[in-house]
Amino acid sequence: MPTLTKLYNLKEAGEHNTRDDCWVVIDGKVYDVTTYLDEHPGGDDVLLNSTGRDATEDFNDAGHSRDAIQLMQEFCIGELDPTPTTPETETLEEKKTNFTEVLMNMTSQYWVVTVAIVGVSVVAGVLYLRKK
Ligand code: HEM
Repeated sequence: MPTLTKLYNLKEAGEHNTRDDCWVVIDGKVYDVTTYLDEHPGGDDVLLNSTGRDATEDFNDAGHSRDAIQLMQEFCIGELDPTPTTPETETLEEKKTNFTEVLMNMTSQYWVVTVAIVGVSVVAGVLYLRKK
């Protein structure tokens, strides 16, 4: 049976950055370490400073023991959502529409230029003929 894993993005996880509500993201997983802040041998400040970003490197640099890695599973509340949070998901259809719009705009602009050139030429021609 598939397990339901709660997904959080980095921004959501980063909103939990206080003593009363502290989440850290390590190796693609999200940990609620609020109850562990006072017991953490590395201090509560390092955990609080690790919020709002991927703390994997800091966690690894601290050289945590196997026991620590086992213990942290108790605090796991979900996983990091791999989907980007920025709305960079323009579909091919939208891209095509945008391209068509740009083309239409350019065409209408060139129409104006063509009409202006023809208009100026006609006026110049009429003036020239009148002089003669
Ligand atoms: C769920 C997350 C975490 C758990 C369960 C945890 C647990 C532990 C434990 C049990 C130790 C004692 C040494 C050991 O057994 O390895 C420790 C030490 C330490 N931890 Fe964490 N830790 C967590 C996250 C972090 C994070 C995100 C940092 C960020 C830098 C960090 C920094 C440190 C440091 C610097 C020490 C060394 C303290 C010393 O030896 O003086 N820990 N941690």
